[in-house]
Amino acid sequence: MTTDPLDETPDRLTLQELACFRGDRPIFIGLDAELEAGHALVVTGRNGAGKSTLLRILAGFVRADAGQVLWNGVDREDHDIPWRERLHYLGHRDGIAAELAAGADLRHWAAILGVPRPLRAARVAEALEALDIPHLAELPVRVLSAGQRRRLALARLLLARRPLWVLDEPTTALDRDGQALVARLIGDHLDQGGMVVTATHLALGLDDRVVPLDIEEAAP
Ligand SMILES: Nc1ncnc2c1ncn2[C@@H]1O[C@H](COP(=O)(O)OP(=O)(O)OP(=O)(O)O)[C@@H](O)[C@H]1O
Repeated sequence: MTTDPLDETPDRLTLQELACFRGDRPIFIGLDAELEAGHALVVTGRNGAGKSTLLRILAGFVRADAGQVLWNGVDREDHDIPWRERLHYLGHRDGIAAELAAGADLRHWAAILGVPRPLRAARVAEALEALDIPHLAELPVRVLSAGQRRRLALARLLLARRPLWVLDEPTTALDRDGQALVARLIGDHLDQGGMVVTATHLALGLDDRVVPLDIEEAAP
């Protein structure tokens, strides 16, 4: 029987000497960071510093040109599929099917995320409730405002429990309540032993659970 090397509770994420080039141009070189369960790595830096690129490397959409990303010492490059199955990635694009109703979009995601069919309706209802958008369930996504769409995208995080959340500017387009909600969702996820890597300039109010990573200082 083969065992999945990522089956252990993931409690340590290590970025080791990561480098990324676009053409001949280095975006960052020699980037190191360490994150433990229950903590959030908050990536900051000027526009174009490479925050989204770093998050996309973690999620497995972009290859690093050098260095490693390790989870409990396991290299993500060697375990691409199990790695992806243990994270939620939320990028700038919401990944929402415009013609579906909001609730149907989430049901679609629940299927993609492997939620067993009999549990999907309840999970979707809970996620809509948590993001304070149950009244949008029957509306086509194309008529939603930018902030409502963002809330719908964030609701995906709650459909299936995954230990690592990779969130690129998760509060874009959100009002103050929405921003507070994101901080609370992240706090709850950390309370449950999860990990978060996020590019955000929002003060999360998570104090000692935040590990700051200024990408320009870390890899000038
Ligand atoms: N597919 C690509 N091909 C070429 N260059 C790219 C590509 N994707 C990103 N870049 C470049 O890499 C650099 C880093 O981009 P990235 O989106 O990671 O920055 P960022 O820190 O997230 O910026 P922002 O704060 O504006 O969102 C930028 O100069 C960008 O133009």
